[in-house]
Amino acid sequence: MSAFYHRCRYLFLPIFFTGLSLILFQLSQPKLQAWQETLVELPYWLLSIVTLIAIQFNRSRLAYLAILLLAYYVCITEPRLTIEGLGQYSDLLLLGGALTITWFAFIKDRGLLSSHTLVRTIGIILCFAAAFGWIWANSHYRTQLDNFLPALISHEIRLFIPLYLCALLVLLRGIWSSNLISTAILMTLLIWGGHFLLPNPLPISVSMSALAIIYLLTVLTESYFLAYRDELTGLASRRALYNLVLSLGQKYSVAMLDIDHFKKFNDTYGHDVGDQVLKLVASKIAEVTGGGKAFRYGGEEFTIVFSRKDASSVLAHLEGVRESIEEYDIVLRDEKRKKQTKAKRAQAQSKSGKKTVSVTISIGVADHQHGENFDQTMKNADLALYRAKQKGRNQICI
Ligand SMILES: Nc1nc2c(ncn2[C@@H]2O[C@H](COP(=O)(O)OP(=O)(O)OP(=O)(O)O)[C@@H](O)[C@H]2O)c(=O)[nH]1
Repeated sequence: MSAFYHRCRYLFLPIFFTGLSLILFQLSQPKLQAWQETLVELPYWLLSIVTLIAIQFNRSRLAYLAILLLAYYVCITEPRLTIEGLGQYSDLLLLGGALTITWFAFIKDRGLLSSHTLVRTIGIILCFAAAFGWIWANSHYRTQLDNFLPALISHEIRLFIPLYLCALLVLLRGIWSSNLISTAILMTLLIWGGHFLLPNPLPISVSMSALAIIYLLTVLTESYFLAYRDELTGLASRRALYNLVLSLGQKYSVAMLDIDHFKKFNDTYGHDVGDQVLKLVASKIAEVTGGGKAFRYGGEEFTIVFSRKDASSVLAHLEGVRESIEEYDIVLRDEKRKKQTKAKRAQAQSKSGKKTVSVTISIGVADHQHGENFDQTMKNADLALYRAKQKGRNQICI
């Protein structure tokens, strides 16, 4: 369920909101006539700004796409070059663009001006060359293909086969990687295809502005996550904790949580298994009830902050976290498993049974006292944690 929720957040929700905004825009178009001139200017500004920001944040794929879209927009808004005026070239642009966007979905972000620039430029040229080859082959062998293939697969359908494949590939990539950049690339492809194929398309100025805004939000949100999320566990980071401190009132309590004997665990099972366990423990800590906000403080230490609650009133919620971790049988992923076939995996599992481990945590909790700063309260929670360790671990001390 949580994996589905994760995918919804990063893939389906942005697509849903973009689609909804574009439909709403379409409906309110008559009222926006007065803004026509501004709307036409908007993509120049937005795409240029987003290019600079994407370069600054090392999101080179979005920077490249923004530059290509800007170049296209400059050409298409030339009075002599309307989409109708593109004539035979519109298929080439559609397919070449779709192949380029798809290629961008599968490569990594690299510096915009680096040794990769040449590879990217050649890649874009090859995408357009492939599109040209496809269109040429389809028209050159049209009669043969018409005779050979069922009537159902008409010339138009054949021509756009690469587009359908691109859409499928980029969609699968988006589902698989489940991050905002993949979603932004998928939306670029949808809007690009829609611009050429839909009978009543949105004005190009609107779709280009929409894409620029999507890129901008993507870059900013990704950067926010980089700064405030812990990469391994996905929990909020220590930096986010100190951000929250700024908004805390006088009444709050802080809990410090630490995995017991984690060094021994690492020594027995290895650092990779240790990482797996950290992630799973973090997922249990994130489920804390009572309004607690969970953070990875560092290493195998976590912090939970309960705003407007004193220590005695949060004990039951912390006990819930401690118990859920104690009772959690963590199934270890066998690294060799990936290389085995499904049948072999099933056989190995039934022979050996699943390999499970369990860990416990100790917790120290302290109230914020009048006149104390956050660090002093944290220190008191740390001292309480030390007492919990001294008393034999797997317990809470106040
Ligand atoms: N796998 C993994 N281990 C980590 C990570 N961060 C810290 N550790 C390990 O966590 C261990 C912490 O050990 P100690 O602070 O000595 O404490 P402990 O073994 O948990 O013992 P007690 O806290 O006294 O119960 C060290 O071995 C660190 O290498 C991480 O991100 N991944």
